[in-house]
Amino acid sequence: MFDSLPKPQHDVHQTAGEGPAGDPGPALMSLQGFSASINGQLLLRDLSFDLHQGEVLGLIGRAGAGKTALLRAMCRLLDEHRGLGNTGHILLDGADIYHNACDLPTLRRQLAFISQQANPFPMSIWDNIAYGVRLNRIASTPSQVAEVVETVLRRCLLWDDVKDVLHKMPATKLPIQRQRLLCIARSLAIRPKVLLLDRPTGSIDRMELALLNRLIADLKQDHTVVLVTASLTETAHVADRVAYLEEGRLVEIDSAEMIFTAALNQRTRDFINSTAM
Ligand SMILES: Nc1ncnc2c1ncn2[C@@H]1O[C@H](COP(=O)(O)OP(=O)(O)OP(=O)(O)O)[C@@H](O)[C@H]1O
Repeated sequence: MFDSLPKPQHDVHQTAGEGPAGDPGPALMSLQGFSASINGQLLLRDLSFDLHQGEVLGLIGRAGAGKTALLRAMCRLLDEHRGLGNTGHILLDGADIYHNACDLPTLRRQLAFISQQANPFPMSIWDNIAYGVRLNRIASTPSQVAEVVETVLRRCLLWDDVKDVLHKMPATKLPIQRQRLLCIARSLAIRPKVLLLDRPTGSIDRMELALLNRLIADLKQDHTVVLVTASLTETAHVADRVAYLEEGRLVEIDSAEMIFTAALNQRTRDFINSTAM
């Protein structure tokens, strides 16, 4: 798609990097000294870490630490802001997504950002999914399109609730939590390599937590996920690895177990201890 870059060494912030099975394999994405600012204000500072195929990476940190900014940087949605400045690299399959030759529409099919603000298209539930499926030539015949629509709605635990109103109900009339799930289903339908989920269940209650756990466990089978959740409990339940951010910097990245029970960095431990789980 675009030129490859040589891979420099990791910086000192990275304390571990194993994937879910213990063997990280080659990095699917790699941040290499990546910094980003908007109108001179630094949002992300010198970030370096790898993201491995099939892992769920949770991002944690205080309000304003840069979690959403990082998700948006990883799919070049920060470009929507005027005054963006960035240095360093973010590689996907070894190619720099900030290189001039990067084709943004192609990139956005591979890296799906799902915002905490549900944003379904003002059309039927069916069309919300079928539109991207046809546009991206995921399926062409009506029966193939129908199969994709049903599959992704089932995966997102929506099928039973919406199957009778697929063509009748505008997606914007769904309850907000279901709108969020529909947006995940819409993204899944175009088969991205990485899902970047920003608080997918919003403010969490017990039922939504169970639902999120089921959904992420299912998505892990064939997707790589970077996740910001509304609570540390959620992150601890679903993440393989966790990265703690502070003022746009990566303080520590390690297995979820290490981060939540024996973080190496005192600042990470202070954050975990100060946050109710
Ligand atoms: N469009 C923007 N222009 C300038 N600064 C921004 C912009 N968007 C975010 N910021 C700043 O970037 C920093 C990181 O914000 P971000 O939303 O990524 O944090 P966060 O960790 O997701 O926080 P929260 O948990 O509160 O959502 C904050 O200081 C924020 O004020």
